[in-house]
Amino acid sequence: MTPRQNRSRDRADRGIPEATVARLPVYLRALHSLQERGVATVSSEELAAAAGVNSAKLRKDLSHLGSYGTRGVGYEVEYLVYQISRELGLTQDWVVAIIGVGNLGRALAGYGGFASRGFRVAGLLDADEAIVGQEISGMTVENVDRLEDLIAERGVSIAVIATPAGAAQGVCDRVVAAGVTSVLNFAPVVLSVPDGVDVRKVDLSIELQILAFHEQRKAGGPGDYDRLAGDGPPGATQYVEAVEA
Ligand SMILES: NC(=O)c1ccc[n+]([C@@H]2O[C@H](COP(=O)([O-])OP(=O)(O)OC[C@H]3O[C@@H](n4cnc5c(N)ncnc54)[C@H](O)[C@@H]3O)[C@@H](O)[C@H]2O)c1
Repeated sequence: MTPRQNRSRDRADRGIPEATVARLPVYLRALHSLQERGVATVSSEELAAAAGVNSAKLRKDLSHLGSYGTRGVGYEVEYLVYQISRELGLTQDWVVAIIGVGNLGRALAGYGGFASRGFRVAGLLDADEAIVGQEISGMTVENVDRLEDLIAERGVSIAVIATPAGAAQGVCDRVVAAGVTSVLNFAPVVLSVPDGVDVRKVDLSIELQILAFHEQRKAGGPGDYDRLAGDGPPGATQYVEAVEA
């Protein structure tokens, strides 16, 4: 069993809910920024505010890690960083390969935040002969034909897919067949994977659409339509008038 499988099993055994796991990176980010400011201890209220959750939820989440803080003092920042990092498997280096080195792949390859969080980009692969051989962020782009060999040679455990949508499933099938069980997919397509493979999808346009929904609500859009007195498309001004009336 790989260390990764071991850890997932530990987590399942201790029953940490997935929603808690999803919030741990948010706490970690807040804790890192406290560390940068030289803060040694933090109350649950302060940390909850920095992470944008309520403090009862934060205390419950951290209790799953066996971290309860000290009454009147709060949590020791450095130790909590260690505990969360350990839980997330960030105390060891994870080897990442980026497949598709176009606009997005290049930006990801040059992102310093991976290395500082324990993710080492060990391979950049592309199918375009004009890109293969280029130096990007100190690495040479390799031909995607080498995908399986590179995964085995460098111990890649996370594949980042930044190819066009049409190529993503084929690339995914290959990385999974080569033994990778974690995929971060940027392509706008839903990937099918066998059980035991985790896929996280990043879609900035979905985030923008969610923001657009909230903007519309703030402006008194369709969600508040019933409350509007006037005719025509709802807008911020109409909403204010309707509320004041
Ligand atoms: N998730 C997001 O928020 C987000 C944001 C921007 C772009 N995207 C998506 O990310 C992907 C990349 O976007 P981009 O702007 O970098 O595109 P791009 O065209 O600049 O780059 C894609 C790269 O993939 C390579 N490629 C094509 N087929 C391949 C294969 N089989 N194996 C390896 N490499 C292959 C191409 O040669 C090219 O270099 C697209 O699917 C795009 O829709 C997602």
